[in-house]
Amino acid sequence: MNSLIEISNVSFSYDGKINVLENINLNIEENSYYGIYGHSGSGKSTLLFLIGNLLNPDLGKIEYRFSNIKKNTGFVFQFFNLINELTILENAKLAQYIRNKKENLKEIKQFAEILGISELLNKFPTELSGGEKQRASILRAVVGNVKIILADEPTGSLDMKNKIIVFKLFRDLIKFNKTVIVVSHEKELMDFCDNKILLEDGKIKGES
Ligand SMILES: Nc1ncnc2c1ncn2[C@@H]1O[C@H](COP(=O)(O)OP(=O)(O)OP(=O)(O)O)[C@@H](O)[C@H]1O
Repeated sequence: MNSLIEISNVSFSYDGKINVLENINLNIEENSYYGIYGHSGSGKSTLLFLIGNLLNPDLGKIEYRFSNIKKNTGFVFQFFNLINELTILENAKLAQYIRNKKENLKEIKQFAEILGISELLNKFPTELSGGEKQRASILRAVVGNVKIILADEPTGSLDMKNKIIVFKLFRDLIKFNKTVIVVSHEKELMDFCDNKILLEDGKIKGES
């Protein structure tokens, strides 16, 4: 499989004193499903933000095998971050517009069907359950022909049934030429991922 992102000897500190991440080496491959897990404060979100180019390493480097990281990256957050004044369809169209300056209704309908929310496209986020909202925010993250989905504790506010639905849906996205990296403190959910990365005190303690 082709390498998509190569992380070499990366260290990061918020305050210039204490390293939150230390000497991280990781190769992210195309069309793969990664789970990053570890205790609270181990550096999971920080690593995700570095991968998504929202933060820059203090030491080491992150090399991307594609151009325009921002346009090719969709984020999913614990609390959805949908725009409540827009319908789910409008949220998705806006994401496409921001990424590519154009709408693609066919793409939205295709992923809405995979995510099981075709019937919800004309609803507003406030009319949806938590599980439905998260599937809508995955729709918003995936449209616009992105390469990578970065999900930070996407199931933190969902019940177990919906946690499993979301983790299984990420797997379905891989078939559409997407790479998914999901952060969670829930080790048991990592079994849905193909590659598990354990972070402890800012260091990779295991990969499987
Ligand atoms: N913006 C920030 N400024 C300063 N310190 C921060 C900032 N964000 C995180 N930290 C610190 O960096 C460390 C790692 O935080 P991070 O959020 O990456 O961990 P995490 O594993 O995702 O934790 P959680 O599971 O609780 O979300 C923690 O000690 C945290 O307090």
